Amino acid sequence: MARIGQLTPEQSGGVSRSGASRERAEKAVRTLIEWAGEDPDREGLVGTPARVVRAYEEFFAGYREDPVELLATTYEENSYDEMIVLRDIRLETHCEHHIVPILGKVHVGYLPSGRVVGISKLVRVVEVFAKRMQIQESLTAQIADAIQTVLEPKGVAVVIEAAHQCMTTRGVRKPGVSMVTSRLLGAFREDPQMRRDYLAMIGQGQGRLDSA
Ligand SMILES: Nc1nc2c(ncn2[C@@H]2O[C@H](COP(=O)(O)OP(=O)(O)OP(=O)(O)O)[C@@H](O)[C@H]2O)c(=O)[nH]1
Ligand SMILES: [Zn+2]
Repeated sequence: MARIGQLTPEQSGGVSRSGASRERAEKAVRTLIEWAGEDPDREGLVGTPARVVRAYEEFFAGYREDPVELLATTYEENSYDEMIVLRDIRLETHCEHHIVPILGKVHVGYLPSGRVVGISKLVRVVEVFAKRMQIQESLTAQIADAIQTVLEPKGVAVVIEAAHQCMTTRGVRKPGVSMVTSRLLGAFREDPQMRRDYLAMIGQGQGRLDSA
């Protein structure tokens, strides 16, 4: 079954959604190489513009996928009414300010309301939004809101802990700092015990996020 927006670059004529051609993208990378002080025609760099564009295709594949479709297959489940938590989902995304990696972990929980979703689909939803240019706050909100909108559970909780390479490898250069964001909806927002149980489950139970 074809999913909306899952066109390969070949299917879409090698032209991205914005209309910028692959050729223009490669030229832009060549310009950056020159600007940095290198010779783009030297042997080691001659294939680099094409490689960078291919890498960007991977990094930003999330613009061509639809998270709603990913979550469309659900199963009726009335015998289980406790929270479901996927913790420590590896996060790799790119900061929209500097286009450098943000690396970390995502924890996703929800309280089902008669329907559950295949757990891999929750990971796929994280991936779709992560493969876009992001700030951590929007990424956190987008994941939670997509699950809430499609699955309509009693509650959703998303916590992200991540290190921003724009802060570790440049700028203020502070390794070891991580940013923690959370989006708690429904029962996780309204019920303090539910929130505590969730935070304990993901290993944030020392009160650090208790008042988030
Ligand atoms: N809130 C938020 N800020 C982010 C995120 N990723 C990067 N930033 C910040 O975005 C800001 C951009 O600030 P600017 O002053 O425009 O850019 P800059 O001169 O490169 O800033 P410095 O990083 O301080 O050198 C910086 O403070 C970054 O630390 C994010 O996910 N969320
Ligand atoms: Zn940044």
